[in-house]
Amino acid sequence: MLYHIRMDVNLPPDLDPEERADLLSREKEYSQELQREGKWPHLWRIAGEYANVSVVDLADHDELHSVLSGLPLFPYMNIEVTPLAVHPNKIDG
Ligand SMILES: O=C(O)CC1=CCC(=O)O1
Repeated sequence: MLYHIRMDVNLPPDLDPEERADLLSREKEYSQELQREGKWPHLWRIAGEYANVSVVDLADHDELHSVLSGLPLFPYMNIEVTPLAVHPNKIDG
């Protein structure tokens, strides 16, 4: 199943710099592993914002929740999920 996701990151300005660096490093490792597995085919920065739009390809809502709640930045993000269905006018290929 495909899901369109918007993630807005809201890190506290007074977050300890070492903790911030560790969080960002773990976020990168976590998302890049999912990208290598083909589960996170699109990850785009929204220009001018500390936010991204993504498309993930996961088995079901339970895997989606597991992936999102496992993000190291999960406690610091607002996340909006839009499930995607096939458009009837889409040509194959
Ligand atoms: O948009 C961000 O910086 C947060 C994020 C989600 C996955 C990732 O690698 O970074």
